[in-house]
Amino acid sequence: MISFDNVAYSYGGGALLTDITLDLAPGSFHFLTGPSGAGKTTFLKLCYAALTPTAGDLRLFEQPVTGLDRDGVAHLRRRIGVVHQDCQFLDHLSVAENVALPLTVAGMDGAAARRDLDELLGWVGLGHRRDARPPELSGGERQRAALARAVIVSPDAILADEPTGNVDWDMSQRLLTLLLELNRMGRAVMIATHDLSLIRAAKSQVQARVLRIANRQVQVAGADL
Ligand SMILES: Nc1ncnc2c1ncn2[C@@H]1O[C@H](COP(=O)(O)OP(=O)(O)OP(=O)(O)O)[C@@H](O)[C@H]1O
Repeated sequence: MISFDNVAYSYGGGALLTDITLDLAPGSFHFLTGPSGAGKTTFLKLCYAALTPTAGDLRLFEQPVTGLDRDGVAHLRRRIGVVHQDCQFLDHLSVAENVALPLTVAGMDGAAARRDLDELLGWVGLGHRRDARPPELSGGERQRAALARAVIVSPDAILADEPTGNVDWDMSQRLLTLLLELNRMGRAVMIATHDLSLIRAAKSQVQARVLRIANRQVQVAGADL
């Protein structure tokens, strides 16, 4: 589904990431870890074609990213939902309007989609906050709204960048539970996180592969985590 063959990425200086050869399969569950500044966000951006490799071959759903035009990238964004580190809401819109934005962008905002929106807000526990503005939300509410927005167009994969960064343990468990449920429904999930206790908590519930960025390479971590 997401297939790296000898991929490297550089922002202009030396290579930040090199020699990445990996396959992320449909329905798989991955954690991505590594020290701050190692390149986790950069790796996720490669996975959803916000960046293109500076070397090597990267294929998303069998398509080489280097050949994608704007329509190709737009189509791809409907298949890969992203929970950004800083959530990126439009503060003048309500929570419901923010969550529904990908539907509007995709021209899918009919009556059935509106019902899905209500169901989704209920699922993440934000039905009662649908008319609030993003600045009024707590950290955990923001993350759950961002997750709802990432999944509203039913993507095949969900990439979450530090989704539990600013929340307490109970809330991080609740977010993890939502991501595990999405995985059980068949979606591939990747979570970038510093939080090793979150990884340990998940490992008893799902067969997760842990990727670790070290020495500019993305490698499958051993069972010692
Ligand atoms: N647009 C950019 N232009 C130049 N350098 C960048 C850019 N974005 C990120 N970098 C640099 O690339 C390196 C990796 O950044 P990245 O955000 O991918 O790391 P990270 O592992 O996600 O870090 P953190 O855990 O702190 O979020 C950092 O040194 C960062 O300063």
